[in-house]
Amino acid sequence: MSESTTAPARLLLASASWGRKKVLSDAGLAFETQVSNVDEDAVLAQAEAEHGPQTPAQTALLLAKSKALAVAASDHPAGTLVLGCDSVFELDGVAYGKPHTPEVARERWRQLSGATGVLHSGHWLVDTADPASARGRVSSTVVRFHKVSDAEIEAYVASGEPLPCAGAFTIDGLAAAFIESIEGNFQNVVGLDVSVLRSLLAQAGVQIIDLWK
Ligand SMILES: Nc1nc2c(ncn2[C@H]2C[C@H](O)[C@@H](COP(=O)(O)OP(=O)(O)OP(=O)(O)O)O2)c(=O)[nH]1
Repeated sequence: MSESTTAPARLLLASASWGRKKVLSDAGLAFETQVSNVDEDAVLAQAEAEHGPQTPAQTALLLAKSKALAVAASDHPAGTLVLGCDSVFELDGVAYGKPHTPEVARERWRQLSGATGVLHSGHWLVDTADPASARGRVSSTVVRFHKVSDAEIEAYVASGEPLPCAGAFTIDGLAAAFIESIEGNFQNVVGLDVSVLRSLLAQAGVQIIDLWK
């Protein structure tokens, strides 16, 4: 009987986020990337039409799943595991994504000053050898902000940093100056909780130590 050969695990990050790539790289993981180009608004609109309003955490997991499945649908070498992620910031029960414009970022920071919110990052892992076994988890981190001055808000908005970021802030960038404390995983605020990835890999029969560079 021929020995069954198991292809080595290969991690494919379905994300364009430089922050997520840095988290995986800093955690010593070997990985490749393929952007999903999922239409997040369309995915959300369909989910809400079919299942009603989604909570911020449900939104993050749904979009992470959509990104992972979109990338997993193309051809991949044996052993490929596709990880999709999505981050949503929740403030007073309302979900916020990227501000995109200075006007929205300014308004968002007027709300963030002195406030406490939750950054939810959805994680979805697809084993391309067994897509039906896909699974996911949300990691949530409480973020408390200092009160910030109008001059600080104007300078931060002018930096451009908040515009492409869920919640209009980065914890590992200029906005670090405005964050008083967090409760939960730090990297999760950047967009990827490596301990959640470890758990999802284990469920797929892969040890994270096997992915260390
Ligand atoms: N470096 C850094 N990035 C952050 C932080 N908070 C949010 N972000 C960024 C990471 C993601 O690029 C973006 C969240 O948007 P998404 O989850 O939709 O990911 P994005 O569209 O950037 O890429 P993807 O959809 O995964 O291809 O916000 C932070 O604290 N640090």
